[in-house]
This record gives sequence, structure tokens and C-alpha cells, in this order.
Amino acid sequence: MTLTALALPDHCEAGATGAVIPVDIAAAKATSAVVPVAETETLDLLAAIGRVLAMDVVASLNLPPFDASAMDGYAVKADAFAGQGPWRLKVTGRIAAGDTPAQSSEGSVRILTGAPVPQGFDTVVMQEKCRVDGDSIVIDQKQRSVQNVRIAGEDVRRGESLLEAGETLKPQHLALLAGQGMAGIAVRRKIRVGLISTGNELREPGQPIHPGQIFNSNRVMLRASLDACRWAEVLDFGIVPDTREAIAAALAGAATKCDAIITTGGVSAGEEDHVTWAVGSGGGMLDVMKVAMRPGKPVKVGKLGGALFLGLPGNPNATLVTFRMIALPALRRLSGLSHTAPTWTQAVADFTYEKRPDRTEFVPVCLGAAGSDGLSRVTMLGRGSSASLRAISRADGIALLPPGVDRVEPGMRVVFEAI
Ligand SMILES: Nc1nc2c(c(=O)[nH]1)N[C@H]1C(S)=C(S)[C@@H](COP(=O)(O)OP(=O)(O)OC[C@H]3O[C@@H](n4cnc5c(N)ncnc54)[C@H](O)[C@@H]3O)O[C@H]1N2
Ligand code: MOO
Repeated sequence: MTLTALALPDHCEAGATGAVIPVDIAAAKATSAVVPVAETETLDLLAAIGRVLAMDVVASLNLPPFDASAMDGYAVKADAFAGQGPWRLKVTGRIAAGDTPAQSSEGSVRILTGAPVPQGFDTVVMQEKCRVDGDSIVIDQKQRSVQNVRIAGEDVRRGESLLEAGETLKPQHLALLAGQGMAGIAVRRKIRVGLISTGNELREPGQPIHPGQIFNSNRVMLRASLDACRWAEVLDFGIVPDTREAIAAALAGAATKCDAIITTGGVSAGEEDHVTWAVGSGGGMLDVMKVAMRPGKPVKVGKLGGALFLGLPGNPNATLVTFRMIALPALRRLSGLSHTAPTWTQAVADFTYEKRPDRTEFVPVCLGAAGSDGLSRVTMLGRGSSASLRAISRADGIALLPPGVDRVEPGMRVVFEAI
């Protein structure tokens, strides 16, 4: 199981009743609950880095646009190399990158890398293979046609598909677009993600703290995670106290401004956990109430007004795991990305761990050397505690230990998501 399912075979209704549902179903419910934002904007290439491409891009130019020399050397004609060598060819001209394509078929032409091969010549001899003798070159080896020449269109052919809508734009994609002469590109608008940290005990780092209080660490973790997604914009509603009224008011405000709302804390069963109530009182509905996962069991997913609602547990490891496994795939779909699932890497466990077989467990792991099978060995960090920040801060990844397994032993195959 790798959390890629979008189909919802069973458990479709069960989530809303409060039943415990499998994590892949919960992730699929979150992802299928959203419709990608439709609005687009056209941005300069540099501003489009990391954004979601809104259109398919087809090449309008060949690359290279002309037959170009791949070496510094001499343009010659292969059929000048008849009989026995060495061959002596007069140098009749010179062409460098940026020069207008020339026409000549006499002898040879001094040519520099990137210059258009003059019409009439069909091959380039690199200068290391030529001796200059007065106004001629002497070549000892017979030459074949189309050597050291980049043929027009061999890299990109006009009319071919270059990029597809739904990809995130990486530097190399921008280079491809620039190579086509495009100065701007249409991308989906950023999704607006509201962030609400619930908890009377929370203070922001830098604020004075009293006994019984803790610093808000989830806020910076989620903000930094979302800031790294260039297709998302965070609206931070700060810390909201643990009262029904305060949380309901914060949610109502966020729902009018955001495409998605993420809360942390206040989703479990105690009398100070008001998030579920507040979503309901605002006219929202929850489709995921409890998930067979550790950490993260009390994660909530639903809708509030037009916004996707994601209620993540407050324990930092549970926040991180539910964000990456359930919230992020849904946000990616909302943004218009075509690839939404976590990226899993195969590895081999180098640890022993007893787990409950009725749930998926996610544990922080660090990567060791690869074995002879080419797969990295992974070691579990800490005890997978939901509240532990230390273990996730040292981890290279989060390993998924599937349901049905009650014990992980060294040598077992596992998958992990790099973090
Ligand atoms: N009777 C039950 N109690 C609990 C259950 C349950 O099923 N029955 N579930 C447990 C599980 S599992 C989890 S996970 C937590 C989830 O709790 P909440 O989401 O309601 O979160 P809080 O109670 O508000 O906080 C939990 C923990 O995390 C700390 N926290 C909260 N926000 C932050 C933040 N922004 N930065 C750092 N730390 C934060 C908070 O102080 C608490 O220590 O519930 C169990 N209980
Ligand atoms: O399932 Mo909770 O997320 O352990 O702490």
C-alpha cells in the first residue's frame, strides 16, 4: 500500500460516521474532495519557478534552430577525403557563434562551437585533429559526414510536446521555455491555505512563557512546508484559544478567504477539543474522523463553506505525518498538480519494531548505506512517539509500515518518503 489510491471502493460513508478508516482511503477522500483551482495568470519565466503549469506546451521552434558546430575546429566536406591522406584543405573563411549563416564549399572554414555550419559543408573536424600550415589545414584521418554537428531539431522538434499542464515548473523547464523564445508562461493561481494553531498552552517563539505553556512549533513547520510549495500562499491566523467561540470565529473568517484551512490541535476526544464542533457549527461537514494510522489517528478532513478543511492533530510528529500523507496530496490536487501522492522509495529495514497489525504506522528513519541489492538500509529513530520533535528533526524520511504486519525485522522491505 503506498497511498496512491484515488478510487474509494469501501468505507465511503464510514468516514463521516466516525468509524476508523484506512489511511489510503482517508487520503483518497481528502484528495477527491477538491476541485483544482481554475484561474490562471501569466508570469515572467523567473516568477513562474515552482508554479503549476496551466497549459500544455508544444514546441514552436526547432532546437537547435540550425545545424550547429559542436566543437571548435574546421567545417569540411566529407567527400573531400577521397583516396589516401593526409589531406590539405585551404581555410577560406571563419564563422563563430552568433554570426549569420554563411555559404561556401571551398576547402574548409574555421568554425567555433555553436556557429552555424556553412551550407555546402557537412562535417566538422575538431581542431586537435588538424595541423595549421600557412593558410591551410592538414588532416591525417579520413572524415565521415555529420561529425561534431548538432543537426537542426535533433534536441527539440517543432510541433512536439514539451511540457504538460499540471507539472511544477523547475529551472530546467524554464530553460526549455526560454529556448523556445517564451518570456512568460500561464500558471494556475496560487491556492490560499489558512493556518490556525489552536491551543491555550501555545506561545510564539520569542514570547515570554509561563509554567504549563509551550512554544508553537507546528506553525513554523507547516508554514515552512507550505512556503516551499511555490503554488501555495499561506494566510496565517495565528494562535486561537481553546474555546468553541474563538475557534468557530477563526474558522468562519478563514473560510471566506481560503481555498483550504489547516488547523492543528483540538481534534481528539477531550472537553478542550473544539475543532469538530466548530466545523459543524459553521455548516461544515467532516468525511474523515478517525484513521487507522499512528501517529495521526484523530485527523479530520471535510469541507467548510467552499474550503477544504484539514484538522491535524497537535502532536508535532502527528502534525507532520498527517500533513504529508493526507493534507499535502489534497493541496497538490487543489493547486492543479497532476502528481499528488507522496513519493515512496524502496528500502530495507535495519531495525526491529513491534506494531499493531490493524493500522498503518509511520516511523521516522535515517538512511544507511545501500546493501548489495542496491537498496538503502533504514534505521528507526526514537519510538515513533507522536509528540517527539527530536526524532523527526533527525530523520531522513518517514517509513510506512503497512497494516497486516505485526513485527518489522531486519531485512524486511519497507518504503519511505524522504523529508
Ligand atoms: N481520550 C483520548 N485522548 C486522546 C486521543 C484519543 O483517541 N482519546 N487521541 C490521542 C492522539 S492519538 C493524539 S495525536 C492527540 C491529538 O490531540 P489534539 O489534536 O486534540 O491536540 P491537542 O490535544 O490540542 O494537543 C496534543 C499535544 O500537542 C501539543 N501541541 C498542540 N499544538 C501544538 C503546536 N502548535 N506546537 C507544538 N505542540 C503543540 C499539545 O500541547 C499537546 O501536548 O490526542 C490524544 N488524546
Ligand atoms: O495517533 Mo496520535 O497521532 O499517536 O498521537
